[in-house]
Amino acid sequence: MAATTQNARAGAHPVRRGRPTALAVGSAARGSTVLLLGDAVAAILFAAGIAGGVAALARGMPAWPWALLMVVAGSARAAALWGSLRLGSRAAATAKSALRRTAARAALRRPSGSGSVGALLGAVVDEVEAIDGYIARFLPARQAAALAPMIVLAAIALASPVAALILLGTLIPFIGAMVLAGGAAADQSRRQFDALARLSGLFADRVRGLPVILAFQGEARETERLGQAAREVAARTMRVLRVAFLSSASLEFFAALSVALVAVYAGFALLGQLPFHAPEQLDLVRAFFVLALAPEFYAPMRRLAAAYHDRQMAETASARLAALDAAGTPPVGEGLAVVAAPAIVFDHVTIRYPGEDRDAVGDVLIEVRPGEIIALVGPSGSGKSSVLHLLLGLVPAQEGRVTVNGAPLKEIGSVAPFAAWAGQAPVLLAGSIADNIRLGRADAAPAEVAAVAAAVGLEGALTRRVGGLEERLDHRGGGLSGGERRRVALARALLKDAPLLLLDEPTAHLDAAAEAALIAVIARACVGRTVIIATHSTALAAIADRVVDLGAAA
Ligand SMILES: Nc1ncnc2c1ncn2[C@@H]1O[C@H](COP(=O)(O)OP(=O)(O)OP(=O)(O)O)[C@@H](O)[C@H]1O
Repeated sequence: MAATTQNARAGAHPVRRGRPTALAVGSAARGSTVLLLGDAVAAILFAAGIAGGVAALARGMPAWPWALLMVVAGSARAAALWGSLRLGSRAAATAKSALRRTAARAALRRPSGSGSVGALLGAVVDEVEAIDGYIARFLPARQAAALAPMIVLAAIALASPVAALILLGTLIPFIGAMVLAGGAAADQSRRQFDALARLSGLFADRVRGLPVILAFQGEARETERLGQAAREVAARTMRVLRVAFLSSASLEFFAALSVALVAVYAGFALLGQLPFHAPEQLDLVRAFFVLALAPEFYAPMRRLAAAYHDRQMAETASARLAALDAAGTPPVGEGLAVVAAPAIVFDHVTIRYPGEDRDAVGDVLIEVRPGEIIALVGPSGSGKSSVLHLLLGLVPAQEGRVTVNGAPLKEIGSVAPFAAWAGQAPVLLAGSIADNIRLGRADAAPAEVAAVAAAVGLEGALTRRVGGLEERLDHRGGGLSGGERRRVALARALLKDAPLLLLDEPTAHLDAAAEAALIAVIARACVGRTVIIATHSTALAAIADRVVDLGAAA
């Protein structure tokens, strides 16, 4: 509960986390506000142009200087509104890219298995996008709404204090309506956002799992689930629209009422038919000025009301982003420089996945010396992969301590900056085979990529393909067999010139001859590195200096 409140509060300031970003956003929003205030001043000049023109015509004098003033003031208004939107959009783009970086980093560092990919995708794409209107429109509108009406009111008061009092009098119910409407809209908008996030998360997850859905004939069931989620979004959107319609109707009512009251007062005052004694003598020029300016009193507040939905969206989204950030593990340890094979100590380490009620692996006690090759063995589920995931910061240690060259892993976050890793279920990105291998080292020359591909036994697979290394893969690695995907992941790890090598079942599902060839490659790659290999293969375990049986330890 406390966390929720904290997140909600963090949500009220979606861009405060990165200081330089916040400063850039703050100054752009201020610039945008100044332009909106400039619009209010230009509106006063425009009204003065109308009033002056009318007076000139009434006196038979040339009205063109006043017409010119109207044209200049009108153009200034258009420029101010355009500039304000431009500045706001630029500030929003800066804030969004900073937030997207933070969200993506937090998403990558989430404990393994927590949260669906679709939800993460929704966070990085949709939820960050929801900040746009808050910064581009709401922030400048809020600041301008506090000052611009007062500027307009002061100008009206100079021409007609009574008209100014009428406008002030209608302001109280207007603000009441805004508060009521805002409160109702906030709740509906949060529900709509939650439903939208659920739908996009569900959709992305189902697209990823399409082959499984088709293989198990789950199309009808999944289509129904998606349909249900879509219907929920539609229903909640309708509720948001209903509240928005009611609130804008009431706001328009008060704005129109204030202008109408000023018009009635000005009309009766000019005719001398007022049923009460007015403390001023209104003439045609001042009446025109007041009438032309009266709608401008409410314009900044209407702009604010229109942007209020943006604020609700941003608060909901940033509360979700803050929760995502909080779930991420500590920052990756860029600070720890490891250039030679490191020593790693697991000191009575217990790993438990978030939300689980039993340990994935308990009381691990391993001292890995620099340059040593350790084979982690044990039955399926004994925790071999979990130990590697712990080093990569993908899952936290429940108890015990891990150190790398004496530095606590808790502080450095992950060994990723100085480790090469080939996981059990290799993840391939959409792109060529070479692109996927080059993830290990972005500046690797084509010849190096080709050499490492050949070393891991991909040559046969490549010669069968027209495109060779440039053959395109989809995001599932479609076009490669399971064994070939594993080899691409191994090639990627070997290409990275890292002093720590972490391999998870690198020879799984290979026939004996292919396994023997790959073991020879791995043995060569192990020279001069600290290596931890999770494996079920006794042949692979045989190249290790030491075999640690996690099944026996459990
Ligand atoms: N993301 C996760 N969330 C919850 N529990 C998990 C998660 N990943 C693994 N586990 C559990 O942790 C335990 C250890 O799993 P792990 O994958 O580390 O075992 P393993 O020895 O590598 O197995 P295998 O040999 O089958 O690869 C298992 O009981 C598994 O169910």
